[in-house]
Amino acid sequence: MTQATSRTPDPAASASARPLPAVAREHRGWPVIGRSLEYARDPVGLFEKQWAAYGPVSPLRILGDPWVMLLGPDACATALTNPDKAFVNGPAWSYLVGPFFDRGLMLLDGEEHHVHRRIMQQAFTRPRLEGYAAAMHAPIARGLDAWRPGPGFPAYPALKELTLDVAAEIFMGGAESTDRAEMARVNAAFIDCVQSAAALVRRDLPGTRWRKGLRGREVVERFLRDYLPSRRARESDDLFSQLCHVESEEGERFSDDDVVNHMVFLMMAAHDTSTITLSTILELLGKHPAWRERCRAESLALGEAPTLAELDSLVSLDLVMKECLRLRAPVPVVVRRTVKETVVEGVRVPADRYVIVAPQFSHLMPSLWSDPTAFDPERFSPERREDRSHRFAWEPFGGGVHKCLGLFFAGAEVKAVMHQLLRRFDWSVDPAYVAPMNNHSLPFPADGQPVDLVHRTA
Ligand code: HEM
Repeated sequence: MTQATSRTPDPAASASARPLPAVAREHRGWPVIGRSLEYARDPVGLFEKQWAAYGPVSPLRILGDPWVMLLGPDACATALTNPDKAFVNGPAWSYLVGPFFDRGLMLLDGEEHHVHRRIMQQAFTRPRLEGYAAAMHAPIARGLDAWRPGPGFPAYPALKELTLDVAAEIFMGGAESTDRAEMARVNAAFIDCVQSAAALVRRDLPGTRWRKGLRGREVVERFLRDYLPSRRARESDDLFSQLCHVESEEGERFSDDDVVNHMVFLMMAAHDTSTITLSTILELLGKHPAWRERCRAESLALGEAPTLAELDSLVSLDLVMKECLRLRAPVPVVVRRTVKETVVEGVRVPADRYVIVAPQFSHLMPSLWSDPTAFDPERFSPERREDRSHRFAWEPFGGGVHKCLGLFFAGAEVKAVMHQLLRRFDWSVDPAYVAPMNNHSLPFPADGQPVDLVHRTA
């Protein structure tokens, strides 16, 4: 069993470290874009090639820049725990997600990040999560009422709409002075922000996705600013109002700009990630009826609107969720930038490099998991705990100071949706089906994830 170490780099280690190898001719990829399309086509295939050719620390070219890829739990641990403060988030994530999620928590660094995280944590305490969980059931039920089951039901877009409705309720507390058409416009603007992060042309030029994203951010920002005074005036249970009112133990609070920036980022951080997790669960439970029945039996034993503690008691669903996050991590890679030279796994990583940290690769390493590509939720059971093979074997929520702040929120939302789905519907997916994944941004099934869905009572 290997363990992540928290190394403090010493000058002797740096002197004895190997230089980062040059990119071999056969790994240069296409002119200008380098290997970005290869990543989009098959990220795991690219990780495997890099690992085979160079090991845990490898060079690659993406969109004209030299990048470094970190693979395996030890290399990922070094970047995420960041013992010598060589890695920063802001410049790396803003390169990828552009100005659309400017000053979101994940894009802040150092002391500023620390202060903002300390304040935001207050919006994710256990009592607050209990409130959010209680408020989820009604919008989930309303959303599922509108589902029209049938063969080949496109689960992904339906789940996406459902999680947007849940977010409108939990994040916004509803949007009392916005009609449905206006809300649809805001949702579309928000989706433009998310999609433009993957644009190849990254300039504000007419007709580009980038420009659409910039306009989208303006629409979302205006929408939030319109509601800000009412959320400041009265404390309510939604996340928006909470961000207006939370205070760290040291008495720090968010300014109006902070609240807007954090809201835009949180909507992005929460939305696609939960939707992807749900659609993977639907696919894999659809292929594995015994697990579907096991999860359903636990949900039928509870009422329609379980508390957070009751959602926690859905142990089979918890195992399934963990296994789905392992097999298809909604955030397969995170990015960093080096601000000084550092050493990772005995290799010198130069300053001013973009770095890809790839938890998804660790999730599939045969040295950490038995039969890693098989769907086997029991591997997370107390008797087996394969995720303990290494502290960073399973890291769908990242690690270190930027570890996902919404992981318990995400768990509650995913379980609350699955709970109602299992009680109302049955579904199946052909075991031979392979989801055609689109990896240009976060991974999602390009065919809409068809499942054969029926009402359970039918
Ligand atoms: C299954 C769902 C989710 C997954 C897989 C996920 C994954 C991640 C990952 C990998 C990071 C670390 C990024 C980095 O190290 O650069 C992160 C950060 C973050 N996530 Fe999540 N996330 C999920 C859901 C959510 C939800 C529902 C929320 C909020 C309600 C949320 C809020 C955040 C925030 C605020 C950060 C930034 C933390 C910081 O920089 O201090 N996430 N998430």
